[in-house]
Amino acid sequence: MTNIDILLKGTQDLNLKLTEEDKARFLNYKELLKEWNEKINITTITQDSEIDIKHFLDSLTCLSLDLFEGNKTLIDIGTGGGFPGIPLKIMKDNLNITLLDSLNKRINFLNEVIKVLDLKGIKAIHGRAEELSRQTEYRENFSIAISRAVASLDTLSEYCLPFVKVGGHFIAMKGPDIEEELNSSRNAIKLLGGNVVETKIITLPESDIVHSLIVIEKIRQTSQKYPRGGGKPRKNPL
Ligand SMILES: C[S@@+](CC[C@H](N)C(=O)[O-])C[C@H]1O[C@@H](n2cnc3c(N)ncnc32)[C@H](O)[C@@H]1O
Repeated sequence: MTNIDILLKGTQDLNLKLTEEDKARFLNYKELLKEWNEKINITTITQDSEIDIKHFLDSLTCLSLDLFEGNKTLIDIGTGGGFPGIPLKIMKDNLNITLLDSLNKRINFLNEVIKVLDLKGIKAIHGRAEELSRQTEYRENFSIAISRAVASLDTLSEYCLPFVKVGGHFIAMKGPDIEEELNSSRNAIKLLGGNVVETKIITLPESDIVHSLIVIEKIRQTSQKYPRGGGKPRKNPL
């Protein structure tokens, strides 16, 4: 098998079709990820098949949601090595994407990926979610905020919902057991102007790994009180 075969099979399972340009981009991305990972810590997932399944295909499972048509703006909060934002950009050119991370060395890596893959309509910015969403340029300015592996849902809601326009959505990419996390986050989601509209359980293609997508609609503006400063969203979730 070449080192992209799992991705090719998995995208078929997800009903996605990769063009030659998409394939070349995923291959280049994987090579850059492995190369940079030797210098700076980006991911513990380094085997080809694992990168395909746990990074690329996992990111692409979001496209099974009915939210990605038309010209949408999306912010990926705590994107790390670019997940899910870069795979989404490769497959959906109509998305205008902002990748956000608090570690600058990861932003340097993402800028290199954007340049080498020649991606347009995507930028990587360095900052903390809870500070950036206070700036007018970013506050309630995105159709979609998405995040994977960053914080528990209550904390994550305070990081993400202030970025979303009323009528837009916050997608939390989570593991298999979400009931308890969802229940303990209901208050935070409500206070921040959100409403859970869908939870989708997904088995990742070419594996038996089960993940969930929690979709929260922004139904009201977020009060200016949020997000709180001083590390409160993490230390003392709503
Ligand atoms: C475990 S990594 C996950 C990266 C990527 N989303 C993934 O799933 O592979 C968490 C990332 O979130 C970033 N992060 C944590 N807290 C943040 C915050 N408050 N604002 C912005 N980025 C944050 C970290 O720097 C790190 O790169």
